[in-house]
Amino acid sequence: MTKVTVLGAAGGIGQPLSLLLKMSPYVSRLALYDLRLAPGVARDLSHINTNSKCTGYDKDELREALDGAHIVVIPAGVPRKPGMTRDDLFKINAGIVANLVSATAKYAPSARILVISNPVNSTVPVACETLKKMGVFQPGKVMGVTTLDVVRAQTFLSDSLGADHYSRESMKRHVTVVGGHSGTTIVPIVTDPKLRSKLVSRRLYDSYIHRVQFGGDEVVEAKQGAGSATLSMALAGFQFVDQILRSIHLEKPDVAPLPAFVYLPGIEGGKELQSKLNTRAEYFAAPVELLRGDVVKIDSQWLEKLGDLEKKSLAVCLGELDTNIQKGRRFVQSKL
Ligand SMILES: NC(=O)C1=CN([C@@H]2O[C@H](COP(=O)(O)OP(=O)(O)OC[C@H]3O[C@@H](n4cnc5c(N)ncnc54)[C@H](O)[C@@H]3O)[C@@H](O)[C@H]2O)C=CC1
Ligand SMILES: O=C([O-])CC(=O)C(=O)O
Repeated sequence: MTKVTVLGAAGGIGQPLSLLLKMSPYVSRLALYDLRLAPGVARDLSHINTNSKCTGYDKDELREALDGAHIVVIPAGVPRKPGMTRDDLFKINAGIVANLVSATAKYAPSARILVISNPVNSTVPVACETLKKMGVFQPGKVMGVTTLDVVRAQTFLSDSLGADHYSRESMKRHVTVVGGHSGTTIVPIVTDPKLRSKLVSRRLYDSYIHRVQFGGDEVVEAKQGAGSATLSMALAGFQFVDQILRSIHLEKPDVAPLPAFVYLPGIEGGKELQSKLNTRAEYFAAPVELLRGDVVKIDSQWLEKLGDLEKKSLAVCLGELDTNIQKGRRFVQSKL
């Protein structure tokens, strides 16, 4: 019996993500909450002939939506328009995330909280600081979702090398993404040295890294003001939730461990990683080990496999990341 609640379920990401969750055999209750339209979306999904029960909740029914949830996914908030950075969304989305996370702590205290709302580099610190302030912070239960960067890193690697010889599917075990989730804080790591040297010898490495880092902008521009990535994000978000669900249900993951943006000092291997990176940034995305749906360990093996360009990208990432993190922390600390 596993209940998943989606907060922001009627939005561009929320709807397709809820559809994918309705198809999951690991979900028995699916609760959809939004300020508008969630009961309609839920009624629509409830006609699908899979076993889970799907219910929608209106604006004033947040408590009911969250009650007993094991996983809470948060894609609530505003998306970018052309010309905006993710950081431009902070003013609105930080408040939304803080409110939804504090309600989750009250009504679903043991839920894993998965933050999709941007800017992830700051909204995850907002979520964690909010929980710390309430005295209920459990570091292994709060995760920023950065899976879309991994999905893009795999797709674009295949595109760069030539999809005829290097299929997208075959890229799945050869690349991961660490750092944060915006621009130069996104650091793709090609873990297979043969593939990396192919990119370098063909002088494709810089353009590859750039495309992964700014893949979100590609979609924002192409949608011409109608929002940012929704369908690829729904798929990526689902892949991440699926890993948590499989872990809760003691099933093996079907993909390599995915990264998540987490609070390092609270997780095994986190402080070590911080010291190896020589950074004061307390939040970082790297592949995580799960136990019963919680993050129990952060991987730093990828550090030993870095090429020169990746080392350079990582240094740039760390310079920027902490500024984003401090912005999120200050937002919560400045509130009485
Ligand atoms: N982590 C990642 O990789 C990605 C993150 N995003 C972010 O996800 C967020 C959502 O994007 P879209 O779904 O495209 O936006 P959208 O505008 O289509 O949907 C957002 C939904 O959130 C709802 N909402 C707003 N405030 C709420 C509240 N207090 N409680 C409940 N629901 C609330 C809105 O009513 C709307 O239905 C944006 O911040 C976007 O930047 C987008 C793509 C990738
Ligand atoms: O670019 C955006 O604003 C949405 C996002 O995070 C992404 O597509 O990676």
